[in-house]
Amino acid sequence: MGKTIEQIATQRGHQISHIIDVNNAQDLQTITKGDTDVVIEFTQPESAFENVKYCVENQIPIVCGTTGWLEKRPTIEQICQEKKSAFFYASNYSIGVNIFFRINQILAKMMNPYAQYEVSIEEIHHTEKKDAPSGTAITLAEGIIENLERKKGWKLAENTVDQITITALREPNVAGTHTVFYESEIDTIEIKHIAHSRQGFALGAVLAAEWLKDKQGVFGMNDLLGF
Ligand SMILES: NC(=O)C1=CN([C@@H]2O[C@H](COP(=O)(O)OP(=O)(O)OC[C@H]3O[C@@H](n4cnc5c(N)ncnc54)[C@H](OP(=O)(O)O)[C@@H]3O)[C@@H](O)[C@H]2O)C=CC1
Ligand SMILES: O=C(O)C1=N[C@H](C(=O)O)C[C@H](O)C1
Repeated sequence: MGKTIEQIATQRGHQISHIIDVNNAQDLQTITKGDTDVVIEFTQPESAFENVKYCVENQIPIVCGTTGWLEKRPTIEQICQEKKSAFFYASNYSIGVNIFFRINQILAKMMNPYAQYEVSIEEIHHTEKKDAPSGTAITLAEGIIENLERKKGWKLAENTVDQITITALREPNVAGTHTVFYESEIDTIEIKHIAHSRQGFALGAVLAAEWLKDKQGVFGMNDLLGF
């Protein structure tokens, strides 16, 4: 993601002030509010919290796309509000997926009277992906839980009556495919989003950074897209 974001940001006329990876991770702490407009953070679950925390504590606007660390998100949001910083998070920055999230919520609400349909989610990603299920699959599950009364949670395993099963598959060179199934004995309804490359994720993150630059608060894709 770092390389694709660099390419798109440069094409859009931005200057990259720092490139930080695992070999120079400590250099994040040399970034100050004055020398960088926005930090874009796509790393790994083990490092995202500390990276985001440094930025919100030091009032450096930050756009984060790292998945798999969100149990600590409330702490970040609290620091962000206390310090009057700017924090933008999305499990998926692609515009298409954010439209898909909305369709998923509407479909879940429609399925309330039809208990004969069992809902499940499948995500497929490249074999290098470190977390499972994907952040996008979790957002889809949350969208169903908020709207479909018979489901109270999700799990990465077999269906139980009130949990949504998420199946995570890993295959070479898959940018990200997410499917929501409603299956009955009679038929199956499915909605699917297929990312053909990582361009959509990277472009969305750069658009979020442009949008966030002079703002304060906690934001997500619904704020950027006006959904
Ligand atoms: N929200 C969204 O739209 C999307 C989110 N993602 C998420 O983004 C994350 C990154 O994905 P991806 O780019 O494929 O992963 P990669 O493993 O390809 O890249 C991660 C990068 O983070 C660097 N890194 C690792 N640890 C640290 C650290 N402690 N400090 C600074 N840099 C570090 C790595 O450095 P090095 O190269 O030296 O190892 C590498 O450059 C994942 O959580 C993924 O799920 C991915 C796509 C879209
Ligand atoms: O790791 C990835 O590649 C992706 N991660 C995000 C996720 O976990 O949902 C977004 C996208 O699916 C690609």
